Amino acid sequence: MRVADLSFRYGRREPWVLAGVDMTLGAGDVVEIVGPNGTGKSTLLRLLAGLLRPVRGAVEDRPPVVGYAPERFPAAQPFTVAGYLRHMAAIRKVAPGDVDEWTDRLGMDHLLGQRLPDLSKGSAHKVGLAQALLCRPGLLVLDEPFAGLDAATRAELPVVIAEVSARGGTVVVSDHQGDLRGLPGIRRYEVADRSVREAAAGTGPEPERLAVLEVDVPASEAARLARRLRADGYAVRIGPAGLAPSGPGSGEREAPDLRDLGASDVGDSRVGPRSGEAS
Ligand SMILES: Nc1ncnc2c1ncn2[C@@H]1O[C@H](COP(=O)(O)OP(=O)(O)OP(=O)(O)O)[C@@H](O)[C@H]1O
Repeated sequence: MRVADLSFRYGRREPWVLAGVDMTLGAGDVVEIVGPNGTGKSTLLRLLAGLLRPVRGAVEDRPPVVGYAPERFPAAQPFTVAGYLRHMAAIRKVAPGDVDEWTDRLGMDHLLGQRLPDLSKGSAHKVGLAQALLCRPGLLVLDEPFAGLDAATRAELPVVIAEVSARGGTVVVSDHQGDLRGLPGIRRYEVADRSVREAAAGTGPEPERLAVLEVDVPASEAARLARRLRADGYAVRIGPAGLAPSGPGSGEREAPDLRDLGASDVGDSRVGPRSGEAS
C-alpha cells in the first residue's frame, strides 16, 4: 500500500492539515503514528482507512478488507452490544460465531446485553475494537486503541496486532501511551508541520541492558504466556520447570511434556533476552 503525494484539508478555507505525504506500508508491517496533539494523526488514519478522501494525491493498493477503530466509538446508536456486533458481522459477511471469539478475547462477554448508549467509555471503546477485528482485516487501523482499556485487554491487544501482522495484514496504530514500543520490527512515522516522516530504524532511546528472568508457570498456561511476552518484544524459550538455582520447591516438580506446552523452541529452559547476552 502506498501514500503518494497526499495533501488534505477539511475545507477550501481551512488550513492544510497534511501536505505532500509519501508513505509505503508493506504486508505484515506494524506502523506506529506519533506526533503532538492536533498535528493530524487521526486525520492521517482516516485517510489510510479510506474514510476521508485526499484533496490531492492518492492512497494506492489499499487492501480490500479494512478494519478501523476510531479514537471515540460513536455509542449513540439504537443497538445492544450483541445486536450491533451481529449487525456488523452480517455487513462484513462474517459468520456470527466469529463475534464470540472477539467478545471473549476482549473481555466483553458481560456487556453483550447492554445498550450501546449506556456503555462506559472503556466498554464502548472495546466495541469499536471488536467490530474492527471481526472482519479479519488486510489493513487494520487503530486510533489510540489502548486509551481507557483495562489491564487484561491492554495485554491482549499487542498479541492480536502481532497475529494480524503474522498473517500478512498491515497494522497502523496511533499510540500515545507507547504500549507497542517493544513490538519487534515496528516502524514509526512522525506527523509534524503537515508532513509525515519515518523515524530511522535504530533511533529512539538506547537499548537497556538485558537480564534473564526465570518464571515457573503452570504447564497449561505456558504457550499462552509465551505468546504474550513475545508480542511484547521479549525473547522467550520454554522448558521444564525446576531449574531455578534456589527457592522453595524448585527442582521438586515433575517436568511437563514439552509437546504439551506447545513449545516450538524447547531445549533451553530460560525466559530471557533477545540476544542471549545475559547480565
Ligand atoms: N472534522 C473536522 N473538521 C475540521 N477540522 C478538523 C476536523 N477534524 C480535525 N480537524 C482539525 O485537523 C487538525 C488535525 O486534527 P487531528 O484530530 O487529525 O489531530 P491528532 O494529531 O489526531 O490530534 P490528537 O493527538 O489530539 O488526537 C486539527 O487542527 C483539528 O482541529
